Amino acid sequence: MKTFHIPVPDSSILEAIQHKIDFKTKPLGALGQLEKLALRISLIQQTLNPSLQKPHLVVFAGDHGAAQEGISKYPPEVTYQMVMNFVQGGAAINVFCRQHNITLEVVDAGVNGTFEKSLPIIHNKIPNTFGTNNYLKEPAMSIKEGQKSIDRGAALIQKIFENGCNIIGFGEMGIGNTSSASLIMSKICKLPLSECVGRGTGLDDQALKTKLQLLQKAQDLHRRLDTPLKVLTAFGGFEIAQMVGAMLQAAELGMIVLIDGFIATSAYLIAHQIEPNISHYAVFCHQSDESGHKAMLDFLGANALLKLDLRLGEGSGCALAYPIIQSAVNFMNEMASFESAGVSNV
Ligand SMILES: O=C(O)c1ccc[n+]([C@@H]2O[C@H](COP(=O)([O-])O)[C@@H](O)[C@H]2O)c1
Ligand SMILES: Cc1cc2nc[nH]c2cc1C
Repeated sequence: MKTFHIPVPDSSILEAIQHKIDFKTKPLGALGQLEKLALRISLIQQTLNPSLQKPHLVVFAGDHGAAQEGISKYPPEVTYQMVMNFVQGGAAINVFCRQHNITLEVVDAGVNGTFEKSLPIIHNKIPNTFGTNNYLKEPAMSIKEGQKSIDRGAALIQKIFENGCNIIGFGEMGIGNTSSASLIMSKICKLPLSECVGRGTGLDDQALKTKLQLLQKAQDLHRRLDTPLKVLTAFGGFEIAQMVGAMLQAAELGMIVLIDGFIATSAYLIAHQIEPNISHYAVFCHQSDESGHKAMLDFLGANALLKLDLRLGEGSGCALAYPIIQSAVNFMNEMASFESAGVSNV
């Protein structure tokens, strides 16, 4: 597996950035979170004139062996079917990406099915991985598969970067993957599973209890997980593993890294354990309605830009937050200063 080296942005430009923000024609601090965003993006890009280039959203899809156990309201075939829906342009994320001119890429990271080579999909699965193993019986994947998945996720970001993209969102599709995310969360955040497990696609009270019991069994089975890679490989999935590599690579390249909901944040938890400097590049876009997401964000000391009660995934939160991020960059570039507009400052 490649080693990631993520630089801490040079803070010597900070004062100049803050000065530019403070002398825009507005009461000091009045653009609130937009100011913080503008500052972070300017710092990442080491410029007083930040820009967003060729925004991309990458949806990683993968299946889960444990999905046969009844941990989701929907059957596992939906993962494959939704990938076909993405390809045909009919999913929520297609709509939002079209609305904001974001290029959407769909990645087969380990779906239980074979896609025609000619389809506009990034065929990125490791050979013969049609979903993870059932972690109620064995690790979801081998350590080698985890490492390869991270590398594959990283490699595809390198290509997108070379095409001129400097802001990239991450989303996923995988029936059963809120369970993997909860198991990862419980381990990394050191919280009891009951605080990490939620309704996912919409389980009722009884099914939620069963999900918690099953995940407790999985946690009991995989007790000795002393590295982030072991946590990732014990619980999966392949889409989460590829997101880990993709997020790390994007940060290493100095891109703005947009994080979606509960599952994407669980990938970020692993990435952050591997290389904490990723935090300088991450923007948390939406606080999911999935019950554990707030605690996950709290653990990271993060605040999401939006809270719209979505629990969809697909990178939907990133696409919806994008115009707000654009506004932060635009005010930095286009707004008059007190001096240029002849407005009295205090
Ligand atoms: O991103 C989220 O916060 C989120 C919260 C709940 C569900 N999802 C989506 O729903 C699927 C997982 O739900 P489940 O119940 O099958 O574990 C998967 O395809 C996710 O993209 C996503
Ligand atoms: C229909 C459907 C669409 C989704 N998109 C992301 N997760 C999903 C889960 C289901 C069930």
